Amino acid sequence: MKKTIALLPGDGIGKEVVDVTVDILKAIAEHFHHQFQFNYGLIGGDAIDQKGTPLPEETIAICKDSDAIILGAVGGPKWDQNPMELRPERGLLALRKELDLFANLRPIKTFESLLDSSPLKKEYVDGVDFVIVRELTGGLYFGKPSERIVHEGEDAVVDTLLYKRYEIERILVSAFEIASKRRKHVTSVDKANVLESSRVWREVAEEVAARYPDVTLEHMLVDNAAMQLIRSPKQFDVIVTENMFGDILSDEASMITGSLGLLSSASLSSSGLHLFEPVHGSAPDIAGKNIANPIATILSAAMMLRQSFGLEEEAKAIEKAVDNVLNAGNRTADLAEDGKAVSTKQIGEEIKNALGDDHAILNIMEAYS
Ligand SMILES: NC(=O)C1=CN([C@@H]2O[C@H](COP(=O)(O)OP(=O)(O)OC[C@H]3O[C@@H](n4cnc5c(N)ncnc54)[C@H](O)[C@@H]3O)[C@@H](O)[C@H]2O)C=CC1
Ligand SMILES: CC(C)CC(=O)C(=O)O
Ligand SMILES: [Mg+2]
Repeated sequence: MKKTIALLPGDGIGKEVVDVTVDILKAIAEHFHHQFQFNYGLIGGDAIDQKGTPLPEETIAICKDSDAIILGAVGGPKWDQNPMELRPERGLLALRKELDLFANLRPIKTFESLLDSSPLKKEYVDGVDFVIVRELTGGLYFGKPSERIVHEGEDAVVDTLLYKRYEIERILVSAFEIASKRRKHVTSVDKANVLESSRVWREVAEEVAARYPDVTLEHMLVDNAAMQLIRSPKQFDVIVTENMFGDILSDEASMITGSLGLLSSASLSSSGLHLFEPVHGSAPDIAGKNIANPIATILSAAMMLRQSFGLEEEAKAIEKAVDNVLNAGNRTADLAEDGKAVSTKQIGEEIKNALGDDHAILNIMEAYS
C-alpha cells in the first residue's frame, strides 16, 4: 500500500515523539511491504518563527495533499506573551477548523503492566476501558467575540460558547455509533443546570438516542463526571462532551492509566482526512532532554493505520509491541522509579525491535497456516 502522511512535529517534545514514531512507521512499512511517503509541515511556534504565522498556507496544502496527518504538539513559553492570533495554539485550532476535524476520540484503557503506576488504587483502574468523544471544532475555543471589552463602563472580557445544532448532533451521532460497537452505554457530560448550550445539548442527545434503541444514554453534570472518573472509572464506556469539558476531563482521565504520555487520540473529519495526535502538549518542562514518553504518539500512529488506512494487522503489531516493551519493564521517566528510566529514543528502539519480533512470529504462523 502506498500512502502519504503529513508530519507536523510542532514544538517542544512534539518533535522528539514524532521522530521516534516515524522510525516505527518506517519499520512497519518495511516489515509489511508498504510505501509511506512523509511530508513535513510547520505549525505552532516554529511556524511563527520561520513564517510569521502559526499555520502557514503551505502546511494546510501539505495536509490536504496527504492521506493522513500526524501532529506532535504546539506551544511554549517563548510565545506565551504573543497576541492571541500569534500564539502557537492558534495554529492547531485553525487546522482543526480548516479540516473540520470535529470528532476527537481519546481512548482510556489501562495497561496490565502499569496498574501500579496509577495514583488510583489498582482495583479501581484494573479493566478500565472507555473512550472520550470530544467535540473539537466548536464551543468556547472558537466562539466570537473573544476579547477584552468595556462593559457598563468597566474593563471586562468576553468569550463566547457557540454551537450550531448540527454540530451537537454530529458529535452525538459519532458517540452513539462508537457505543453501538462497544458496551452500548453513552454518558453525555454537560452543565445543563447552568448553561443553555448544555440544555440544547441534552435535547439533541435525547433525539439521537431515540435512533439507537440498543444504546443506553445517561446524562451527567461535568463536575460530577470529574469526580466519578476518580471514584469509579469502570462505569464508563463512551463519554461524549463539548470541546472544553472534553479537553479537561481527558487530561484528568490520563492518570487512570498512569501518565498523560500514554494517551493517544484521533481527530476525525467526515471528509476522510484525519489527524492523529497525542493528548498531551509540548511539555516545555522536559523538552530537549530525550525523556518524554513517546507512547501516546506511537499509539496515535497505530490509530492512523487502523482508521485511515484500514491496516488492522499493522496497527495491532504496534499495540502489541508497546505492550511487550512495557511488560518487559521499560519505562520512561514519567513512569519509572528513580534512576531506572529509559530515554525517549531507547523506548522507541525497543518498540521497533519488538515489532520485528512479532512480525517474525506472524510470518512463521502464516507459513504454517
Ligand atoms: N495538542 C497540543 O498541541 C497541546 C498543546 N499544549 C501546549 O503545551 C504547552 C505546555 O502545556 P502544559 O499545560 O504544560 O501541558 P503538557 O501536556 O505539555 O504537560 C503537562 C505535564 O505533563 C507532562 N507530560 C506531557 N506529555 C508528556 C510525555 N509525553 N511524557 C512525559 N511527560 C509528559 C509534562 O512534562 C508536564 O509536566 C502549552 O504551551 C500548551 O498550550 C497543551 C495541550 C495540548
Ligand atoms: C489547542 C490545544 C492547546 C488544546 C488542548 O489542550 C488539546 O487539544 O488537548
Ligand atoms: Mg488538552
